[in-house]
Amino acid sequence: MITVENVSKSFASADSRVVALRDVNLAVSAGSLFGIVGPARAGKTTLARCVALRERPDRGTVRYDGMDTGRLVGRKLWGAQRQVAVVDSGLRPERTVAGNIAAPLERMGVAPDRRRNRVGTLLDVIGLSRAGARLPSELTPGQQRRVAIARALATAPSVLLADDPTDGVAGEETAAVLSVLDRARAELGATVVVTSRDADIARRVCDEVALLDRGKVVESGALLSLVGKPGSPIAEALLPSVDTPRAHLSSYDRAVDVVLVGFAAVGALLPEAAARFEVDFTTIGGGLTRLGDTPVARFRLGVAGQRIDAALAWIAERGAYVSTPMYGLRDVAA
Ligand SMILES: Nc1ncnc2c1ncn2[C@@H]1O[C@H](COP(=O)(O)OP(=O)(O)OP(=O)(O)O)[C@@H](O)[C@H]1O
Repeated sequence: MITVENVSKSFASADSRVVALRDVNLAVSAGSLFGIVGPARAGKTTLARCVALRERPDRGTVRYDGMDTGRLVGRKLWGAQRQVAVVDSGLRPERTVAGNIAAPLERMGVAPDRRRNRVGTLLDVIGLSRAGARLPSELTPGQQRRVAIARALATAPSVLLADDPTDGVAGEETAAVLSVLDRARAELGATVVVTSRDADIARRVCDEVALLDRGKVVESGALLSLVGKPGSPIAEALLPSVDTPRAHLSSYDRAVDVVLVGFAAVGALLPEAAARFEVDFTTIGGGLTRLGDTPVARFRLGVAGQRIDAALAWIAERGAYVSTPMYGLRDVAA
């Protein structure tokens, strides 16, 4: 577990100081794929570099499993930094794909047969098993980025930092890059920290996320729990919109917003509640998406029937998040 406690960081600029991080707190679970998202200059890179021990905070503490990394110096600091690999996109053009991935292992003096095995495993993880002998210039930008990630993973770091991993990668290639990060976490056991301006990256691969704005954490936590929080800016950005004109609500006894997480909930909960409590659910807005592999639905529903409260309590007991839209029927009637 990595914890960031009250971290602030500023930089000197031409005539003043730029505050990059203000009193940031967050927790990155071991083995998670953690997304730091937010607009330009929000402080994402600075925060990621503090987490990766590449930048020292002005104030506050970054802990690795409880250990205050700010107290580390010399060999101990270097040892901790070595546990964290930062993806560097610049490949050596004269070396083959396999040679690029093997370079950190060569520097560490790893024996040739062990090197070959490790490179073979990593080529498989990045889906380029047959490209080991090619030169970087023969690859697409997305493939090159996958090689850069493999090189960062070569020495089996416990934490991998990918700063804006899909920058410069064509849309159709982003899925393959993100899938490598996902495999680094799932198969190699690394804790992966990614930054991006594109919150959609969080929807596609992250388990945990922090939304930064102007150096502050707006919201952070496990994605699947944030999506059920009414008013969550992350849920707002990632779930299907439920915006509907007020007038659409007036023909129902009640309007509710419902978030359903997981195959069972998305597929069966509403029809079962409708049958059991003899209520009608009509979808007024929203839809279905996926968070990683998990289907998640957010619907604005018009509900009609005698036993609405019992039906809504029943689906809430089964894990659905039920909330009342900002405007309800009473507003419409008023
Ligand atoms: N080494 C530095 N020297 C001076 N200012 C810096 C430095 N690093 C970051 N900053 C400033 O700190 C603020 C936060 O920058 P940072 O790169 O962390 O944001 P970001 O969210 O990653 O932005 P982007 O999405 O544009 O890359 C910006 O105003 C930036 O100009």
